[in-house]
Amino acid sequence: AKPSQSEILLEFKNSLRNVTALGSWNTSTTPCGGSPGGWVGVICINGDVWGLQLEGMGLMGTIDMDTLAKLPHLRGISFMNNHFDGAIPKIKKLSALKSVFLSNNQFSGEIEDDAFSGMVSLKKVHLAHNKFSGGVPESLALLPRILELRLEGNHFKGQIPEFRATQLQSFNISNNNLEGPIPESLRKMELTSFSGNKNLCGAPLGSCPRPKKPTTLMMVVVGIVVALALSAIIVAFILLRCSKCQTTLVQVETPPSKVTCRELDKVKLQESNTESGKKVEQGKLYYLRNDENKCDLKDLLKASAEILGSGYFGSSYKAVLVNGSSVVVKRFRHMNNVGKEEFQEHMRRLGRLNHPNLLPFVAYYYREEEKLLVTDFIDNGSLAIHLHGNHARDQPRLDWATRLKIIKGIAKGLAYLYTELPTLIAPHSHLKSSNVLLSKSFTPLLTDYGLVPLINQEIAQALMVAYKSPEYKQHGRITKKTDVWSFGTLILEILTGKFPTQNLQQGQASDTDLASWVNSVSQEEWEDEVFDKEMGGTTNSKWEMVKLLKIGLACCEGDVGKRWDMKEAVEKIEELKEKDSEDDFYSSYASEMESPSRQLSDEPSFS
Ligand SMILES: Nc1ncnc2c1ncn2[C@@H]1O[C@H](COP(=O)(O)OP(=O)(O)OP(=O)(O)O)[C@@H](O)[C@H]1O
Repeated sequence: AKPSQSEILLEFKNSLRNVTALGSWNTSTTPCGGSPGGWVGVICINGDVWGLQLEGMGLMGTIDMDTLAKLPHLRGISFMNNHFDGAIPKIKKLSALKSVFLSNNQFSGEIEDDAFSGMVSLKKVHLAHNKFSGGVPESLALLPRILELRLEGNHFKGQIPEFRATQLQSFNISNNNLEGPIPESLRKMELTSFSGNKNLCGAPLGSCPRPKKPTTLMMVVVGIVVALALSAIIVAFILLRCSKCQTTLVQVETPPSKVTCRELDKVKLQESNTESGKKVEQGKLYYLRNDENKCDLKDLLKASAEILGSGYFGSSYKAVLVNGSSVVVKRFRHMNNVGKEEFQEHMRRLGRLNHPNLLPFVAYYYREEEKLLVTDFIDNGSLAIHLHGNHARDQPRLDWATRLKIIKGIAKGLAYLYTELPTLIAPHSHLKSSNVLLSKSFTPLLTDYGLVPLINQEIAQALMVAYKSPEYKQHGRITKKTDVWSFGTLILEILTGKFPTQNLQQGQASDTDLASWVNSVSQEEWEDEVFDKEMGGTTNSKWEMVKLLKIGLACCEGDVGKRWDMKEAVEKIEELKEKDSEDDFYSSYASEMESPSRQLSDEPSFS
């Protein structure tokens, strides 16, 4: 006789170790329900086991694929944030899987090239933050329906294969040891998807070293690169009409080019009914600001749109409204941490915030499975683009005065968040250069702030910047100083022009952070080695730069007890001189030699 689902899962449990969290897996109940309820982490549809979501349970041992293969309806497995090690399980034995989440374990070794062959339904593969080595398996690049691929934080080496699928929405391969040119199919991805790979090159990173050839040939090559970039932009425009069309594009064979809100909901209802058999709630757009032209926003979902990039939490799109203004719509896929009431209450709270250095939330769209947040589009782009993006010759890099203005603005925005959101331990939680937008006059505008209570916890822990602070890595702790650590890293990024997780020195471990690198260079060499040359600045301003670098380091102090709090960091930044006169130079010089600024030079970590 065929084994029951219960027998199969108990056999599977036998191959695991440290299974305390699976106490409910026993014969007194059935996996899919009954009294007092189903088994923890088992997702069922109509009584069939459809998914296993065993995350953050301290599990170890073997993931027995042969046993799982006996569950005919299994479509998704997640073992994220556990302690599994050794080789990757034989995923393709479950050939009907749609999603595989193995991030944040200690899996290691090479993955065979054909490890994902024949998995035609596979849409989401997360293998991030393990110890995988060897090449990126070719079969991953050939998956016909892949939408999300997360490989960051491993030891993958060699070149990235060319990807077949064009609909990839979320891709990250940062912090590996990859080299060579970024394949054409991935060039539209965010710069941060590739950072921390010392030898990768080509768009969106810097250009690849060109062989020394006569100038005329070089000009031809440049021409081709420009043509390719232009065609990539045109293709992106054609393919990605709007956030909703994107969903439709993926889900139905012949998408309408524009969908109205009502049609959209119909499409989504149908999808959800077929996927889960559950009745889902109709989505709705809620406005957070009274001054908005609501009629225009109502047209949002039928506006044509262009993808700005795919981040950790979803994709962002720029949509042009009927009145000609542009907004950004960010799709969040992992925002089910709280119920609807609580979600709306929190969004209203964020909507009430008002500060010149915060980008306001304009509206949000709520459905159980998906949330959209709407903000104004900021033309001048993000700080990340200005610091690390490819620059036109006539567009100079940020100079010192501008960088100081940006840091002062960020400090003010953070101080405001700390005052207005006192119940949040880390009021921003996701501070990084792509979440700082710059107005035309280079006033910084913080975005993606205050969202941590809404984000699913395991996702927040895996992906949010705050959770990567030393205290989180070592002790799983988030403190009031966690945002300070991110701010410190951002200050160092702005002053050095270096991406925080970039391999900075040959032979150093890939997780060397920016602060450790700056600390490893003696202060006499800071001017030559550490400061971004593009920042310019006079001898006078160098003193202020040194002070600011020390502030950045004080914010990046690994020991939370010794790290400054946000108030102290903001006060020290406010003291920095923006003007560059001789008087300032001498007063600056004097204060560097005397108290109170002496505290800075006396900090042990600076010596
Ligand atoms: N309102 C906006 N105006 C202009 N550009 C924006 C706006 N919001 C986001 N962007 C840019 O769009 C790109 C994608 O943003 P998104 O927030 O989706 O990802 P991210 O910031 O890279 O990562 P994460 O998902 O972790 O926040 C980034 O380059 C970001 O700077």
